[in-house]
Amino acid sequence: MSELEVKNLAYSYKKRKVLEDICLEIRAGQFVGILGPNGSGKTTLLNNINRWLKPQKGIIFIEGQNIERMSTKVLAQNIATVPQETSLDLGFTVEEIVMMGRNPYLRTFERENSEDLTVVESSMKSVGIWELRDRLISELSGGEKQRVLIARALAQQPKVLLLDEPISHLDINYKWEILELLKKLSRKLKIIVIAVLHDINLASIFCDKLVLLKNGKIFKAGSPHEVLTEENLKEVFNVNLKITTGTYGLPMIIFPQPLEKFQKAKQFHSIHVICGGGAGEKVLYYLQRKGYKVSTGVLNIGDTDWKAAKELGVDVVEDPPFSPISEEKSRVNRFCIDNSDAVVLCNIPFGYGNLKNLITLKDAVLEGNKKTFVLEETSIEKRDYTNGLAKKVYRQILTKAVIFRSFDELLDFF
Ligand SMILES: Nc1ncnc2c1ncn2[C@@H]1O[C@H](COP(=O)(O)OP(=O)(O)OP(=O)(O)O)[C@@H](O)[C@H]1O
Repeated sequence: MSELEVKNLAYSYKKRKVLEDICLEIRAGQFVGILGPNGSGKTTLLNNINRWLKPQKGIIFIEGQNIERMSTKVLAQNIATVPQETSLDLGFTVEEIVMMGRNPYLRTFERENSEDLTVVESSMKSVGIWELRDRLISELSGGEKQRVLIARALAQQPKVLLLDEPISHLDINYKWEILELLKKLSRKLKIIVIAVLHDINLASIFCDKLVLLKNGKIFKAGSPHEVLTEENLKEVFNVNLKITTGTYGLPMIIFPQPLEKFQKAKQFHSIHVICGGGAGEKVLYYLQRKGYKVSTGVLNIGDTDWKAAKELGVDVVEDPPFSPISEEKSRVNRFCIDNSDAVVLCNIPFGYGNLKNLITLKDAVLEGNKKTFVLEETSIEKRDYTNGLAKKVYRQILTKAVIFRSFDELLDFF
């Protein structure tokens, strides 16, 4: 099984440190996406792996062999690169270009033999360009050219295929086609495919593993679920993005609805707050003081937020202390939600005891057109004590909600 290992890689362009402490282990057959902001070091990383650049520190192994010790030919039999920009000689046919991939196997002035022809043919067939073999490269569309470059790289019969932004100039149709093709190739030929990608949603769909770079370091590496969290993306790209579970059960970015789409907060009269354990104290206090008619629930009698609500004179739907939320009180809570102009869900932890509050809100949000605001100061993963049940329901609520990342954002709005 071919394996790639990058150990403690560091690279600087003269004095400019660009990569630091890069460690990666990739198994044969894996399709890996490298993500990160402009200038974070993605291309530099690829160019260290294929030895176009020489790292100041670190070692790269393919199947346990240090690539530094490989001859240029052996290296080219192990790693093939589809670069970001290539000036292809427009006078060549598709077959001639793909045949160039056989150079690492030919001796000087040696002509290609029947094995080379077979490899070239199967490379062209596997990317679906066999019918184009006699066409001039200059006559091809962007997607077809990209396939030719991939076929040329495959003709090298590499163990590792590197691609720098292979889909950035393609339309959505070709993007999909090329990524599907790369995924199939990684599986069928058991090669490692590493691609620099900018489209996070497509990376989530097609890649087995993602490596998220920030300022030349690996910020997070793992499955799309592990890497594509709102927190990670906020930290690395400095944008507030909303992640939802897409059709494929994979994390997908959806762009948050702008607040302007909602009624002005001042037009709300009544607000129902879902809180507990002290997470809602400040929210209840602030909304009440601003003159909104505030209700809250379901809360257990004696809970910190229950006490705050009572002191403030807020209407509370309550259940006995330390008991799970009852069906009866959930129905009352639903009534309060339906009869208020908006709902605020506070940054609370969820256990089996209060999960019903979340489900009631989800039903109200999905069935009605309730204006819903979610205060999310920490990710749901860190607050979910229900083996993922709460997270699932919470994500459904988010599809229709406006998120505030801090209490200050909530204050600005209401
Ligand atoms: N030849 C070079 N000489 C000096 N600095 C360079 C050179 N090439 C790249 N850099 C710098 O190294 C850093 C990383 O560049 P790199 O191209 O690896 O980033 P990237 O993540 O691929 O960016 P992009 O998404 O814009 O393609 C950048 O700050 C860039 O300006």
